[in-house]
Amino acid sequence: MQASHFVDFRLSRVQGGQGGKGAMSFLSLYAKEWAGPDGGDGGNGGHVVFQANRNLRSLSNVRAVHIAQSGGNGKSKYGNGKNADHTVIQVPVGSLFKDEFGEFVAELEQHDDLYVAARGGAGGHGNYFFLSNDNRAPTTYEEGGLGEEKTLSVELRVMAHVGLVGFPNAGKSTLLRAISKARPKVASYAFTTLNPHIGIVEYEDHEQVAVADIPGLIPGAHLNKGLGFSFLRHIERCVCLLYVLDLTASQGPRSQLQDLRYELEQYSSGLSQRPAAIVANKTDVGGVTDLLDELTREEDLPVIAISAKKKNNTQSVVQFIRKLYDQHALT
Ligand SMILES: Nc1nc2c(ncn2[C@@H]2O[C@H](COP(=O)(O)OP(=O)(O)OP(=O)(O)O)[C@@H](O)[C@H]2O)c(=O)[nH]1
Ligand SMILES: [Mg+2]
Repeated sequence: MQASHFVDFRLSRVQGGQGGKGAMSFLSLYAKEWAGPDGGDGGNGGHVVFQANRNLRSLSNVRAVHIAQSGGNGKSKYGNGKNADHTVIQVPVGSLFKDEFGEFVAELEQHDDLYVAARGGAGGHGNYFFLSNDNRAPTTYEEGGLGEEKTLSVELRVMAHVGLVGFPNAGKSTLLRAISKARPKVASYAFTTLNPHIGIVEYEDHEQVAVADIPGLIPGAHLNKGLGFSFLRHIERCVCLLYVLDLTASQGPRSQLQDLRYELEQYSSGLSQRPAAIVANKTDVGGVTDLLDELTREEDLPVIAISAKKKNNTQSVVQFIRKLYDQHALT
């Protein structure tokens, strides 16, 4: 078993097409006589549009730069320029867009959802447009508008069945390493150090369960403190949660649990009510028996006491994950 990456991440500069230029032209009926202005309008530039496609699994269609086509220029004889086709980039369902400041701008939740990332510029008017009673021979025409231009980050959150939730240093990564050590099935996602990891736990009947090791939460995460929202969002996509509590931390495990649930609940109502269990970690360290007893007695969630580091009882976690998986008919 091996952890692979949880998030596929790309940066892309997107630019709408430029609007076509309006024409400056006069209709001449006879060789030396002109009948009036006839310059057509320029066509609109194309938009850069992202479209969710349920058949895709990665962001490989997202290139570093996407520039939509420009609109056609206006022509004489009232000829309007052609509107450019939009540039449509197919991305997997669940793709999430942030602006250059890291602010969330859009998420494509369902097949065929669209996000217009950069609008094309409007076509400029040709001189015919400026014909008026006061001006029978306008020589005014417009350049097309410039398309919008921006840099976006695109990320894909991969759905995990089970999320490991805990404060930093609780031992989540150690646990994932311990339980996903057998034959690994690895999904290939792009690598970035701060991102959560996903490990696939594979069972003897070849069932596979995706477990996400999510970087530590801190109090105030729901106010976007620490890594805040970005990780809470990942947790939101997990069907079941394992609260990994550190029995040796100065903050007691019950208090850790309370804080973790509070953060989840503040972020998204109902999140702390997902099917869950407690993994009480670091039982190899002495003097934790009383804490463990209290946890089991007072909390209503199942408690699995382990040492992730020594791999004591981690097999129970593997079995429990399967139980959750089967009970909640995860697919
Ligand atoms: N004694 C003991 N130490 C452990 C155990 N599990 C993890 N540790 C130690 O705790 C520290 C943190 O472990 P990690 O697995 O990195 O913790 P984490 O929850 O992934 O931390 P973040 O990634 O910061 O959220 C490391 O030094 C581990 O060796 C355990 O069962 N017993
Ligand atoms: Mg970790």
